[in-house]
Amino acid sequence: MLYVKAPAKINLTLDVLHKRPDNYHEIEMIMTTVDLSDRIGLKEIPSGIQIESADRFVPNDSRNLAYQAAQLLKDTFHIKSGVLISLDKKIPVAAGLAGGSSDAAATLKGLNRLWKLNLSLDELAELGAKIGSDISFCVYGGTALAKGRGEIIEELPSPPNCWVVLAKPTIGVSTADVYGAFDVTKAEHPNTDQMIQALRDKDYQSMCDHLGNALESVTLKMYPEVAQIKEQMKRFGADAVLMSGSGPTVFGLVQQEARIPRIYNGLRGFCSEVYAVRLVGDREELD
Ligand SMILES: C[C@@](CO)(OP(=O)(O)O)[C@H](O)COP(=O)(O)OP(=O)(O)OC[C@H]1O[C@@H](n2ccc(N)nc2=O)[C@H](O)[C@@H]1O
Ligand SMILES: Nc1ncnc2c1ncn2[C@@H]1O[C@H](COP(=O)(O)OP(=O)(O)O)[C@@H](O)[C@H]1O
Repeated sequence: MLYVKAPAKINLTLDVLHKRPDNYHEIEMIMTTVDLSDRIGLKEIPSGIQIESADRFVPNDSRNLAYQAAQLLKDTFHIKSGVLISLDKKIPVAAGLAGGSSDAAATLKGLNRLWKLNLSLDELAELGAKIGSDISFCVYGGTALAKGRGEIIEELPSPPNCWVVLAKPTIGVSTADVYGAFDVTKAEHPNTDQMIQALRDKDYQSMCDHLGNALESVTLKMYPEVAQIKEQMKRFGADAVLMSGSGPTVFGLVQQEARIPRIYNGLRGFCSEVYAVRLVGDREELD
């Protein structure tokens, strides 16, 4: 079995510029990898694609993004043999943390080795974009500005080191529904340039000050519990809080490790999925 790590991401910023003729939205967002990962196992089998996962929310057929990644490589490079993909899920599903996209990216990277395809990261990212908008970023990991519908990636400096507390209410959010309800005339736009400057300066306070997500108010309206989690996280001592992606996961940035137990335990009181992890904002730190 070949094992590959599939880490989650958070959005430090997410701006939606306009709706495109192809029904996607033109976006500009800054994503960074966090140390909460699924583990993907890949084993060659005589034919076909099989998915194994103990998580009942994860599809085990062609709806699975890891399945689609394997199918795309098989079709593109005329691979006869098959693969068993086992998914050890740690990233909450439909959470705004790109779990499925990261599984697909890890499958592309793992099968590139298993099937000796010799593809570059750029080539894998381009293939990944055919399956989903977030997969290109997940192929590279680290910290990046994503443009277009999310597939145009420019590497950025890693954020100043800190803790990230993640809290997910017991709802899953459909990304398509959130983009569908988005109204560009009412949108709040984060300042992407200032966030890039904060990363260049390694300025923790400025990074906190410039967190922003144009989709947040849409999801908050659908699910008021997300706003409650934001409030609680701030009250328990996080330096800055934001919803990740289309939600519903809320993350809090925390510089002082001593503050983590209070925030973590406080949130565990009314939120079943809470994690305290580190940022892994540098591509080189990934395996
Ligand atoms: C919101 C974000 C932020 O990182 O992530 P998540 O919340 O899913 O983690 C992404 O933009 C999500 O990317 P991803 O989940 O890969 O989306 P896709 O599968 O490509 O698209 C799902 C649906 O979302 C909408 N969509 C997606 C991307 C985009 N730029 N504009 C859109 O309008 C479309 O309706 C599309 O049919
Ligand atoms: N490998 C996978 N892991 C989790 N969900 C997956 C996977 N493949 C497909 N899905 C489907 O994709 C949807 C979005 O899941 P996920 O990628 O975890 O969320 P998000 O896009 O919000 O970060 C889920 O509802 C699930 O049915």
